[in-house]
Amino acid sequence: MATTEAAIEVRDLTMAYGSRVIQRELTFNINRGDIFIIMGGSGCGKSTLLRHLIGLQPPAKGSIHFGETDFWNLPPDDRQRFMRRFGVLYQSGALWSSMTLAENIALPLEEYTDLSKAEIADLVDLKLALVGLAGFRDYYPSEISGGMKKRAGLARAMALDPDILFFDEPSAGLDPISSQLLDDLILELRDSLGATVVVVTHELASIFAIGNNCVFLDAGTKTMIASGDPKKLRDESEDPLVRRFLTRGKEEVK
Ligand SMILES: Nc1ncnc2c1ncn2[C@@H]1O[C@H](COP(=O)(O)OP(=O)(O)OP(=O)(O)O)[C@@H](O)[C@H]1O
Repeated sequence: MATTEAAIEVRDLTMAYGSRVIQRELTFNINRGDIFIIMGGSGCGKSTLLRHLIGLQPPAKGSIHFGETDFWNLPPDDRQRFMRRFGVLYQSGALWSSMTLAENIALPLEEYTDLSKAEIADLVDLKLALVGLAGFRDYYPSEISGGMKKRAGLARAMALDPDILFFDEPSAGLDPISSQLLDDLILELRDSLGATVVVVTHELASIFAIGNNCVFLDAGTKTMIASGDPKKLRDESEDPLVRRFLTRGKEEVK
């Protein structure tokens, strides 16, 4: 809860493409061990915020701290190195189709570590087992289901033992059962690895199943209009937009 140490501190963040401001003055904390949801309507800037957090787009104004580190003030090389602590799962899973699952997961280990081939093979098997894909090391992405692809992407995102896992719309394109399995896996990994998890999603079932903290971005006002525990916001938020989003219009807006 509020007493936990912040893993990420976002302060006065303004995000823009050229002169076009997308969101301004975002200020919130993501605590260690949170499953933190970035939510809001279409086009409000969720993916843009994620890009700022993972080092792909610099702030127009404001700062992002990871612990004591002022991320966007690091020299570019240091920032690149710092980014190895992040595991990112993109919407598509982003696996190389010409490589087996094992080869996909080995890739970051070959690039960023000095481990031997045998050590890498062991780690790959461990990561595949963690996501419930033991025995699938020699399969190609085209030979497995959408849910399995996401899990393989997750195994790859975890290859370098990240402190923070980022997910962009993890349930996109999944049926409800696969989506729920992925949610269960995210919870399990957070608990067993003690990772901090940041998720862009508008799947209500996921938001309530896994999220304990969130920020709600509004495209109209171009700023955050709520933050905190999504269940609490659903039940107690004074803001009709937030309540309507979190009840999917089932509740009348007063
Ligand atoms: N590379 C870009 N250049 C200029 N404008 C962009 C760029 N990427 C996104 N935008 C604009 O920024 C705004 C926010 O986009 P973003 O993709 O972050 O929203 P989102 O909340 O993730 O949307 P969705 O839920 O529809 O995926 C949109 O108006 C979009 O058109």
